Amino acid sequence: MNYQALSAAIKAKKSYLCVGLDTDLAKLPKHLLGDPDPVFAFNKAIIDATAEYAVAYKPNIAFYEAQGPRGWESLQKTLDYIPKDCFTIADAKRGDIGNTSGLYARAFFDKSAAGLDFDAITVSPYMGHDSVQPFLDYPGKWVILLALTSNAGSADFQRQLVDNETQELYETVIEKAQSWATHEQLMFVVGATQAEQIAHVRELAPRHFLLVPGVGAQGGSLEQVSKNGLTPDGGLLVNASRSILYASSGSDFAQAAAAEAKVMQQEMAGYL
Ligand SMILES: O=C(O)c1cc(=O)[nH]c(=O)n1[C@@H]1O[C@H](COP(=O)(O)O)[C@@H](O)[C@H]1O
Repeated sequence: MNYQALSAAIKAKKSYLCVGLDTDLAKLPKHLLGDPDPVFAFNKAIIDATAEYAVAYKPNIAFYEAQGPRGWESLQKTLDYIPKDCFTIADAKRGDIGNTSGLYARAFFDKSAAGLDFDAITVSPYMGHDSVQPFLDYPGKWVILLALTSNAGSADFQRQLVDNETQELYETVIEKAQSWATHEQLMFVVGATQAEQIAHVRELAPRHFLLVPGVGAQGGSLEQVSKNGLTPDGGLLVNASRSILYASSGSDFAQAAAAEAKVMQQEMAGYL
């Protein structure tokens, strides 16, 4: 999905909600555990319940990898099930020397290789340009580069002063990466818990989409993020995982997820 289509989807659905598919076997409702593929059964019900309110889905690859071959199969079925008008993100946080990144890119972008065909992948910037370029070599696919993450450890490196103490490392990442790709192929991850920095990130990257995780379970404010980050084209994908997926642990989990997604979408509609 390209920039214009994503922007149009946000306007049509009045939503910039990304549902994070962090599907944890240990947290699934008990009645699903007898299903031959409980992870897919859960995801299918969540997608059916939330597709009206969401413009994107982000399976976190760790939750699938941890299940071995079964997990990859659940991931494949989930990706195939996501409606085609939704943006899909492999939250894999990859990045390595060029030839290795090339294989990661093939794994997540080239359907004829591993069967997966995501629109976007999350990538770590810290090995530099040649580790990111192989993902950008796929026309029409997106790199979502980690800039200022939502966790406390973001202070360890990302907030450190660099370039003769003139700016923080995450600012260097955002500035430099803009010479690698345009806003039509590159997004940045900025945690919702860093809401006060989002206005500054918006100054540094006026047109780039920001993927913003950290509302819901991590406590970030949707209002702050939206007021500081929205652009005329949308410019935001705000992710919520646990607060939607596990809104109820009972047999009404899908209805509870829909209700939670609807509350977020309606708040978003008010900011757009
Ligand atoms: O890249 C990410 O998606 C990500 C970056 C970040 O800074 N913080 C962050 O929480 N995430 C991911 O976003 C999701 C947040 O999940 P919840 O806290 O349950 O909404 C998880 O899949 C995290 O791996």
